[in-house]
Amino acid sequence: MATLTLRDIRKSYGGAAIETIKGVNLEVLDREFVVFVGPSGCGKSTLLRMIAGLEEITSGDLMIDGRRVNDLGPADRGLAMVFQSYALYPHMTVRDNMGFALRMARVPKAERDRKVAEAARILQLDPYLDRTPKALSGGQRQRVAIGRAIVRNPKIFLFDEPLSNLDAALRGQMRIELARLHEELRATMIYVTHDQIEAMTMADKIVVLQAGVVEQVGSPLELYHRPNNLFVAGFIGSPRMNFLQGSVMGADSSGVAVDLACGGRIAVPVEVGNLSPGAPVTLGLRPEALRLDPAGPLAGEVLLAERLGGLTLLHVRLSPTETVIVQLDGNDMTRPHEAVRLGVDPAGCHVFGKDGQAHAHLRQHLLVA
Ligand SMILES: Nc1ncnc2c1ncn2[C@@H]1O[C@H](COP(=O)(O)OP(=O)(O)OP(=O)(O)O)[C@@H](O)[C@H]1O
Repeated sequence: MATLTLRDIRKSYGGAAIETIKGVNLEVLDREFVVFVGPSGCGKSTLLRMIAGLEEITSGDLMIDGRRVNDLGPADRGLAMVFQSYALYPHMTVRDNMGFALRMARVPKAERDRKVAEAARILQLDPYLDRTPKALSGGQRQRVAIGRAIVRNPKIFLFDEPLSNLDAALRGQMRIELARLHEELRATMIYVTHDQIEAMTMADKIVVLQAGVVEQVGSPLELYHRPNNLFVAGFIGSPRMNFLQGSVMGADSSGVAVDLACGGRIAVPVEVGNLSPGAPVTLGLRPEALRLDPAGPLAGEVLLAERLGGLTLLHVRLSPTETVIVQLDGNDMTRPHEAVRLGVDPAGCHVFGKDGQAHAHLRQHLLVA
């Protein structure tokens, strides 16, 4: 059992007036896989390091299993952290690297060996136990670093961008391994990354951070289908959401009709809120919500067709300043310079007010539990 609660956690460095973490509230449930994601400098590593006890908490409460742990040292919090730089001892074997913390804690050899053997089994490291780190690949080294955490049997695992030194193929493979590890260990895990694909594929719960503030917390599909604001909408999803400027033509209980600056009118079934005719809005369109349709409301010229095999991404210029990406299946043969019209699926459209906040969809059938 391991739950974690953050209550109004704040951080400023060196008594500076500028806060790096500006009041974070969060509940992490037992056995949950929570991913902190956000652009470089948003404060995700700082937050993780405060949880680990490596960074002092300026104010707020950090609770583990209901107990305030702000003043406990890292070793007394029942956590284990895995870093981006594997930080292995180069002259020690894999077996000794994994057992090192236990040896320091004077755990008897038989128990140490049993724990190392169990971690090696889980991580499929058995064939490498007698090698030193320099005779391992990057992925194997990262598995040893994870093994060092596993043997300590922590209540909570903390991962700080553990895959960012690996190439794309290996990252994909390690994502699957970490998800499997989470299943097998049934542990609470907190994982930091700037890569929204890692967040989407591994998380039970994603925490999107920007400039020290939590922008939204939710499951991957919740964030994808119901982003709270422009930042989350643009950050989650690849290729990213298209944004078009427009103004409200009409608004009633069925939704909002938007006149776009690039030409065309689109009705979206969202709550009207404070929008009245003439109000400036941003329309967000997921690439898969657009399709080629001779009767569609948007008109433009194809700039580029990215053919990825199974799918094709068409870059379509709608006006001198606005281009959208349209996701089509791989059989599409549209060529650059063609004039096209685009149809729109309102379920993949979002309306953001001048303040950047999303207007909630009226039809909440959207794929989200
Ligand atoms: N020791 C420090 N003293 C002063 N400012 C710091 C210190 N450590 C971090 N910061 C600042 O705090 C902010 C958050 O840094 P942090 O490393 O947590 O960001 P991050 O989201 O993890 O970024 P990245 O993905 O680049 O690692 C940054 O603006 C950084 O410059």
